[in-house]
Amino acid sequence: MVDYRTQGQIAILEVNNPPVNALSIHVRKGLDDGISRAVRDPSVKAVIVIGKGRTFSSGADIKEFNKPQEGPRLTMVGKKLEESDKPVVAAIHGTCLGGGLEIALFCHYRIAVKSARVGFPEVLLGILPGAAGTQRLPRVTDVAVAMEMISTGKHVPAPKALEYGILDKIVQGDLLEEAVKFAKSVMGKPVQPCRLSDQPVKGADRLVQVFDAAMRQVKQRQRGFMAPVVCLKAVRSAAELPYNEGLLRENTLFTELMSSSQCAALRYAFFAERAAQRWQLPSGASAANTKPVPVKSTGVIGAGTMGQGIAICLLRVDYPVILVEQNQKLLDKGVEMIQLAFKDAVRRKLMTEDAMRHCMSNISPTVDMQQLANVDLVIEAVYENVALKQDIFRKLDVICKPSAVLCTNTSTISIDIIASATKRPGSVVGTHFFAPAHIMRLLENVYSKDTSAQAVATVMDLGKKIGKVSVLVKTCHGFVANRMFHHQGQEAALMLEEGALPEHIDKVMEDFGMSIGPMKVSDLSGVDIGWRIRHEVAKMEGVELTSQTRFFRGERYCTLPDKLYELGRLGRKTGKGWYRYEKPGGRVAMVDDEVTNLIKKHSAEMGIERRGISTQEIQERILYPAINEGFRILEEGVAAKPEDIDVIWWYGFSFPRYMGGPMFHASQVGLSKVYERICYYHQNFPYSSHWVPSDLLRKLASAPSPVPISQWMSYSQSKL
Ligand SMILES: CCCCCCCCCCCCC[C@H](O)CC(=O)SCCNC(=O)CCNC(=O)[C@H](O)C(C)(C)COP(=O)(O)OP(=O)(O)OC[C@H]1O[C@@H](n2cnc3c(N)ncnc32)[C@H](O)[C@@H]1OP(=O)(O)O
Ligand SMILES: NC(=O)c1ccc[n+]([C@@H]2O[C@H](COP(=O)([O-])OP(=O)(O)OC[C@H]3O[C@@H](n4cnc5c(N)ncnc54)[C@H](O)[C@@H]3O)[C@@H](O)[C@H]2O)c1
Repeated sequence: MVDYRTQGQIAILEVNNPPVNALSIHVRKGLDDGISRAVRDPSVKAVIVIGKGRTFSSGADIKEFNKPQEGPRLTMVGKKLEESDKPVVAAIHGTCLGGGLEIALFCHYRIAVKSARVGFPEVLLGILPGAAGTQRLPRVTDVAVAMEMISTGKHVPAPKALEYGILDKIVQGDLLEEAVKFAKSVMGKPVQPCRLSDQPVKGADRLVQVFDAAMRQVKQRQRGFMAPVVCLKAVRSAAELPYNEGLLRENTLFTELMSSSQCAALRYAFFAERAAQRWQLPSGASAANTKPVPVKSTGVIGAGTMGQGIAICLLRVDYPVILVEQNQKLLDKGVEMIQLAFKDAVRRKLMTEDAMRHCMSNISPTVDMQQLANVDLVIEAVYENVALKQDIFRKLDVICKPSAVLCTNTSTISIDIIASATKRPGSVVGTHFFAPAHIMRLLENVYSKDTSAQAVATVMDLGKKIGKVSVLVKTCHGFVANRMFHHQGQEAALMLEEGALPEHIDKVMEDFGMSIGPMKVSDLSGVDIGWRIRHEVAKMEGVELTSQTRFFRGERYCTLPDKLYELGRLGRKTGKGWYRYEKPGGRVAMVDDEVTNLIKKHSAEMGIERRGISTQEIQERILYPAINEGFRILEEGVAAKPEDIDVIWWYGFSFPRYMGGPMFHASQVGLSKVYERICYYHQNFPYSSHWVPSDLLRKLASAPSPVPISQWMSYSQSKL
């Protein structure tokens, strides 16, 4: 785990724990033994700590967090490195994160290659740097920088780290050779001035202003999230306490965070997100045994809201895009909107003018679908209409080359139905982007009964290349995200007619932790989207939905969202929806009397006596139907595991990661309690099928002791 060797008068401690040199027990032990040996050996005059493989170190081994601490503690190892009278040089490449950076800060010098990145991402796991990082970083760089780095977890590129004083030098060429040269240059020099524990905190005279400003930002950015707040307190203590007392304070705060439910949720999230990438099809084909189709050229059909965003995603990473619209006017408008989005990115310094020009030069706008003949992958993003989509796929089948992967951005329609319009259903796959497509990180990839493993591998790979978090699901109406979210929308509308108002529902859910409530989400994605989907489904079943409809498909139906649509209140884009906005496309949601009156009038027309609806009821009626549906989705194998559902909710609906996602949340509340409440609502609202309790949930809820989330799927086939 740590290879010890000498080169002349220099001892080299090379950490070798693939894939990312996590500081597991054997690594800590190896470093501990290595530094003792180097200190003991009179022929050694300097020491280098370096990482083998792709990175210096990704920090403490997160898998060890649930286990009792064994072996030397990181702070003890670090103390030995710092106390060595022989200079110790950290030679950094790849990433130097968390405990890895703490080890580097115990060394007397830090050199790095230009491409290296350093950072303290502990906050993203709900903890703080617990091996003296909060005490040592503000002794090497300004306390404001330390607060920013530790409370956000952002990685800092090497050149910036040099500017901050975290690094002593950036080297070019072979890192080890350069480290040896550097070590020789400092050999024999006193190490005392390089021991950070003896240094004062930098910028301590501005502590109060810096702390107050950082705290304001943290509270604004991350409501309800404990770790950043505690991180700031720990860094503050570095400036207020002597080094050793600061360490004790750091340890107390670390232990507090480590035992919190937020930390448990974030650790779960870390591994869940990575597990989602290891997709597998029922056939046994998987990420490990399937190669994607090489994609060099792409096409997007439809230059509306989603087509524009998807094109931007592709252009940003250098894919040429043939953009197809139904007429020149709409095409020009789409291209103009794409240009505006890029200009906005330039204005916000997210890209350069040159990069923008390059991206724009990669678009080929056309109204002729024949231009797609040679693309490797095409994404359809036309209106949500079965006949239209089938027509487009029928044409693509004729136009595109045999190896092309044919993707649809449908948000609800089964991929089986769309693929059936072609003679190559194996090449058809869903790529469900979320609005705004160039901003939201989720890509819900959907396979049909015929989709080939290669098509799946291609879209999973595409997701990675365009910077998305991809989750693979099996096709069904609405897939995972919209199928679960739909019930929230239904239940919210029913609560409105019973007595709630949009602002009440949103406040409860925002206080719960959601970044925006469901009514604001509806305004953001467009009230017309839901209307189109409902009316499309009704049309397919030969039913006409009117303002008098009380039941649809045997279920209680609320016409309030339809009434809003009929008033032209389509959401933010029209400047009014469930709220009023300062302008069309505005962001500031204001309560609107017109909506309040509409809702009250609607209740009266329905003969419903309005009542006060409690916070608990709103929270349960928004969350539990989605959770219940999540269990059905697992039962049906639409999602392969509960973790995939939670990943979808973090990245598709901004569910607070520190609460773990709806399925993790259910496990925290206790499945028997969740089940009992769902049964209660089912008794009260028998005409809403989303309250019929899932069978998998029932089985898990009646298990003699709580079943860990990692074992839920083993109950899906059981007969209990
Ligand atoms: C009250 C009880 C007290 C008990 C106390 C017990 C612990 C005491 C410790 C105290 C000291 C604290 C020390 C320190 O302050 C704490 C830390 O260092 S926490 C860790 C901080 N580091 C991170 O958060 C980095 C996490 N990793 C990444 O960001 C990325 O992996 C990467 C390094 C940037 C590389 O990214 P990629 O190249 O994309 O690769 P992957 O992300 O796919 O990772 C590959 C593979 O490696 C696994 N992995 C990555 N990092 C770690 C890690 N730190 N520990 C364990 N495993 C790690 C990752 O899961 C992947 O494997 P897979 O899941 O696919 O099998
Ligand atoms: N808007 C969302 O929030 C969202 C989110 C996820 C998925 N989706 C899905 O994405 C798809 C597109 O939705 P949108 O919101 O971008 O719709 P939109 O109305 O903004 O854009 C659709 C575009 O398709 C074009 N079009 C229609 N027929 C065409 C044809 N034959 N050839 C070329 N172009 C044609 C239209 O002119 C229009 O510009 C839908 O399937 C929708 O369900 C939408």
